Amino acid sequence: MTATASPPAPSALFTDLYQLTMMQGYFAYGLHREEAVFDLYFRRPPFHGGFAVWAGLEPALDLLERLRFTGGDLAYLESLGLFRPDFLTALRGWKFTGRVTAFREGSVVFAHEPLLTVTAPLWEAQLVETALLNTLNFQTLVATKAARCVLAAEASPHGGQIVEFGARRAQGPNGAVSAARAAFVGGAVGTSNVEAGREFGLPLTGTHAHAWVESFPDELAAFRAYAALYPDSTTLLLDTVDTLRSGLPNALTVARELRAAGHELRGVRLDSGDLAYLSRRIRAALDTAGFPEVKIVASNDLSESVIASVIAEGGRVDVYGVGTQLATAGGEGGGALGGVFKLAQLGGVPKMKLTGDPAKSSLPGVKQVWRAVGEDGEYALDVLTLGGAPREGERVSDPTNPLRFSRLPGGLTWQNAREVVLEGGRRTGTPETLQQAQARARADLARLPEGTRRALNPHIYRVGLGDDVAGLRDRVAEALRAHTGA
Ligand SMILES: Nc1ncnc2c1ncn2[C@@H]1O[C@H](COP(=O)(O)OP(=O)(O)OP(=O)(O)O)[C@@H](O)[C@H]1O
Ligand SMILES: O=P(O)(O)OC[C@H]1O[C@H](OP(=O)(O)OP(=O)(O)O)[C@H](O)[C@@H]1O
Ligand SMILES: O=C(O)c1cccnc1
Repeated sequence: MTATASPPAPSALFTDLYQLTMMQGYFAYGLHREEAVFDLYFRRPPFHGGFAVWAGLEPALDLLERLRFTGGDLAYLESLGLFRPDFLTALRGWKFTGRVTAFREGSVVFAHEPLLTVTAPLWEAQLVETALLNTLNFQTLVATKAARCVLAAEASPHGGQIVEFGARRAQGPNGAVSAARAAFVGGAVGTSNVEAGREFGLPLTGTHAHAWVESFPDELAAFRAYAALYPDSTTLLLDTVDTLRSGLPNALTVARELRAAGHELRGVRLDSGDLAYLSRRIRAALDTAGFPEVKIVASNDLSESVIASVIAEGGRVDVYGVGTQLATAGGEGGGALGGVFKLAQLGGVPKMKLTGDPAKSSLPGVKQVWRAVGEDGEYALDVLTLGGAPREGERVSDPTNPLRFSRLPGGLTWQNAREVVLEGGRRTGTPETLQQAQARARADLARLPEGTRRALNPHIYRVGLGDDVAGLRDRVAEALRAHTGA
């Protein structure tokens, strides 16, 4: 089945109260139709990693296309006693009419580059900040975690796949469904979450639990009963009694019985103990018994580092079922992605937030993101400009430290990294499928310098400011300081 890309649109009230109070203010002071440009970006990749996998774009576009205030929404806002009748009346026909320029879903992206730019009347852009950040921060975070697990699994000489098992531990039902979607973008091949399967056409996958074994007189009876129901898709959980002494011999018995009846056991699952040691022992036993095609699935608090450790010890796991750590994007540097949405221009005038911390100041102006491809086809660096592609010899500076700069070498091909994906409030093309997004993530990850993909202390991929962006930032900052005397 082709995976579809979007869930049902959330309500226009899925926003922070201050967006609505500001909207009313823009309306009252006649600013609401001023053309605003907002950039969405993050300042640090998650998990102390070197990259992020951009996910959630199609649901975000869906939201922008479909967002309306219903009669019920307006009645609730009226009941708050904060909003004037003329403003509420104006919201009646409100819709998003702007433009969105963004990386395509699944792209590998980096800190400080605008991932998505909204150009729209000020009150429209302001309202959608919360929902856009919610959707894109979370899905990008989980897609990145999935990609880290996939990279770890694929480091095995025998290969390895990731499936998502996290619904029981995710942050609420919506979190679980979005996480399953994002995990697929990041490279997971399936999910156990049936609702996500229905909503997005994701491939469903699953084994059975310990309760199944405990519900029969003995383990062999339980294995036989499951295999009789699902003769072509049975994966048996081996550790309810004892993985090597009971689960393995019983699974071999059932594998032989299935084969005699014209079927094949699909797999076995390990859910405790040393997964490297057990998977090696079980692989050897299955191979010796004539079942080299039976897959070994492993689960139990897996993460990219556990997967790497299992592989480093010669483990023979074919499929890793990753639950809690994937759906909650856990681990060091995980938990949340700190993407922000900052005003870059209003009514044609560049805007910026200065603040005391240079790493937190925003970049004014309407920027383009250019990605350099080296002669070997690898991505080399990304550069922000106010227009065309960067030039050989041009000075590019570190976005957080103007004292760090370099000159662009030759031999690079420049790609405009983003596209206009929404114009006049409507998508510019048909929504992409999740398979397209997943394929893009895979292809992009393959083009990253190897050190940037590393899970631990990665090489930092360079994002630089072209001379024009740095110059504009310095001029706007200077004007702000002069104005305030700071
Ligand atoms: N070879 C390995 N290298 C690194 N970590 C591993 C390895 N094998 C298993 N682990 C991880 O070690 C952790 C604890 O495993 P342990 O064997 O103690 O679990 P357990 O005894 O089965 O616990 P429980 O049954 O409560 O889940 C799990 O997170 C598991 O994924
Ligand atoms: O990555 P995880 O979060 O471990 O997700 C998957 C786990 O979920 C199930 O067990 P569950 O955790 O419900 O019970 P268990 O700890 O007794 O195995 C399953 O057997 C896995 O161990
Ligand atoms: O199908 C499974 O094996 C499964 C599903 C969810 C959580 N743990 C395991």
